[in-house]
Amino acid sequence: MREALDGKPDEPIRVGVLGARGRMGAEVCRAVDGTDDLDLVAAVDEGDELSAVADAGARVVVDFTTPDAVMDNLRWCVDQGIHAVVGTTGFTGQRLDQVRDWLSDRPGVGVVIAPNFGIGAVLMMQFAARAARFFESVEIIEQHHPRKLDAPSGTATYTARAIARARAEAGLGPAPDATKDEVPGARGAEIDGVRVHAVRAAGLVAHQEVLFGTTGETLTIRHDSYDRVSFMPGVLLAVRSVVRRPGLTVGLDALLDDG
Ligand SMILES: NC(=O)c1ccc[n+]([C@@H]2O[C@H](COP(=O)([O-])OP(=O)(O)OC[C@H]3O[C@@H](n4cnc5c(N)ncnc54)[C@H](O)[C@@H]3O)[C@@H](O)[C@H]2O)c1
Ligand SMILES: O=C(O)C1=N[C@H](C(=O)O)CCC1
Repeated sequence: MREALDGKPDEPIRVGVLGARGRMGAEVCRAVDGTDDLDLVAAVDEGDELSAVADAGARVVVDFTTPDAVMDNLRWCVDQGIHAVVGTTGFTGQRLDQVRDWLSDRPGVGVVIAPNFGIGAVLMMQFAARAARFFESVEIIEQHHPRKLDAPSGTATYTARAIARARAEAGLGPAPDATKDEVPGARGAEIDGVRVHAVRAAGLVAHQEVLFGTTGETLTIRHDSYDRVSFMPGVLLAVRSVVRRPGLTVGLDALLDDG
């Protein structure tokens, strides 16, 4: 137990994990167990009762489930007044607005939703947004393990939107491209005007390249997660931060800037 500034010991934060038997959920359980300021009090997976989390007195829930399950879980957490850290993907603008709406009735509750908890991945996205205005061409290539359910990845979608915003602010038009798709999909998907290519292969974990081009030069910004432990410092930072961060926080950027 750590000591607060007033000399009294801080109570550990009681944490419940949803998706606890999954690849990420299991890693989060291990990471929380390995700290002395967080207590793992509930580990819930499909088929278990969510009420176990409230019964155990969890103050923060960490959700790594599926895009189909996450909204119901989040609604339940907000209704219960439990803070939430969400790594599950599938968050459209509409979904984020829905969460903001729920939170408006629960002013003390915090929710952090991040498409990628890897510190290197957060920096990769920031660097890409910074580079965006200097290059006429940009394409994103995301690469993941073949058991991933969604494409493109949440990280690629988030990156594409940030790049598109930066390009629009700089007054850049569409990237030059005279190619006609001979086979539908050959040029990838398009998110806010940015081409995104999703690769799935055994042996991969989570990887992304952002390729920029302009006259006579290219710039490649790349991040690789080789192991899911890479996400844990970001998840633990979010768990510790969310209790003093009411409302919705999207992405880890603000949390890293806090300290
Ligand atoms: N934000 C990040 O840094 C990050 C990193 C890795 C994965 N992800 C995302 O996290 C999610 C999970 O990824 P994964 O690789 O761990 O998947 P996974 O399939 O290994 O795990 C998901 C788990 O959720 C469980 N589940 C499904 N519905 C549930 C429900 N209603 N309540 C409780 N548990 C439920 C499943 O049984 C499974 O055990 C995906 O959306 C993935 O894209 C995000
Ligand atoms: O393994 C996954 O699934 C991952 N999903 C996230 C995404 O969609 O961006 C982050 C990286 C791992």
